[in-house]
Amino acid sequence: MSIVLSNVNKIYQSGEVTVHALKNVSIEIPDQEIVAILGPSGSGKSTLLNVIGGIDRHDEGEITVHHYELSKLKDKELTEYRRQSLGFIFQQYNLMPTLTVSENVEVGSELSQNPLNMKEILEKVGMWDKKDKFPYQLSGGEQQRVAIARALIKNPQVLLCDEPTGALDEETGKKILSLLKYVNETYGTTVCIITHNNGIGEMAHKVIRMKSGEIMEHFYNEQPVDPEKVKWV
Ligand SMILES: Nc1ncnc2c1ncn2[C@@H]1O[C@H](COP(=O)(O)OP(=O)(O)OP(=O)(O)O)[C@@H](O)[C@H]1O
Repeated sequence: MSIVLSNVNKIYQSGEVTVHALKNVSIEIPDQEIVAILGPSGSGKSTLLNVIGGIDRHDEGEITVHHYELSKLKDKELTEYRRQSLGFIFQQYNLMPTLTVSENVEVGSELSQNPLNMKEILEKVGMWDKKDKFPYQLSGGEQQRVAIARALIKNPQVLLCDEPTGALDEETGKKILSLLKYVNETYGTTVCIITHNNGIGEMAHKVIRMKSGEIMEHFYNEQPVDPEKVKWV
C-alpha cells in the first residue's frame, strides 16, 4: 500500500497566465520509506505535496494513497482523509502562540480517532520537560519538534514535510532530520520531505528530482546516509 500517481496534471490559471505546475507526473512513493523530493524553485514540489495531501485538487490523472483514490473523494471525505492519514510539517512551525507545548500537541490529538499518548510522543521528540512552555519561549528547532509531535500524535501513515529544516541552522536541521528518521523507523511512517537542500537526498531511501513540473529522475539510495552526516548545502 503506497502512494501512486499516474499521469497527474495540475494547471493553475490566474487571469491570462496559465502555469502547468505538474505535467504527466507518474511516480510511486513506497510505504514506510523516506522520500526526498528535490528540485529548483517553481519546479512543482509543493504542488506535488499539496495534491498528495488533499490540500489542492489535481486536474487530470489518478492519485491513490493507500485505499483512497483522491479524485473520487468529495470535499468532506478529503478532509477526513487528511485528518486520519496524514501529518503535515512546514518550514513555518504554525504553532498557536497562546497555547503551551502540550496544548498545541493536544490540537493534533483532537483531530484523531486513535491518538497516541501525549507523554510518549513528547518524550520521543525530546520536549516533555518543556510541555508547559509557550512557543515564544522555545528555539526554532524546539518549535519544529513540537510541530512534529502535533503531527505525530495522530499516528498518521504519512508525514508530508515541506522544507522542514528551511528555517533552521545546520546543526539543528540535522537533529530534526534524525528525528524524522527515528519516526520512520519507530512508527513505520512514510516520510516525504520537500527540500532545496540536495544533501537531504542522501538520507532518503528514495529520491525524486523535479524540474518544470516534471519528474527528471528518481532513484533509490543503496545506503542512505546518517542524517548527521549529510552534506548541508
Ligand atoms: N496557487 C497558485 N496559483 C497560481 N500559480 C501557482 C500556485 N501555486 C503554485 N503556482 C505556480 O506553480 C509552479 C510550481 O510551484 P510550486 O510552489 O509547486 O514549486 P516549488 O518547487 O515548490 O517551489 P519552491 O521551492 O519555491 O517552493 C510555479 O510556477 C508557481 O508559481
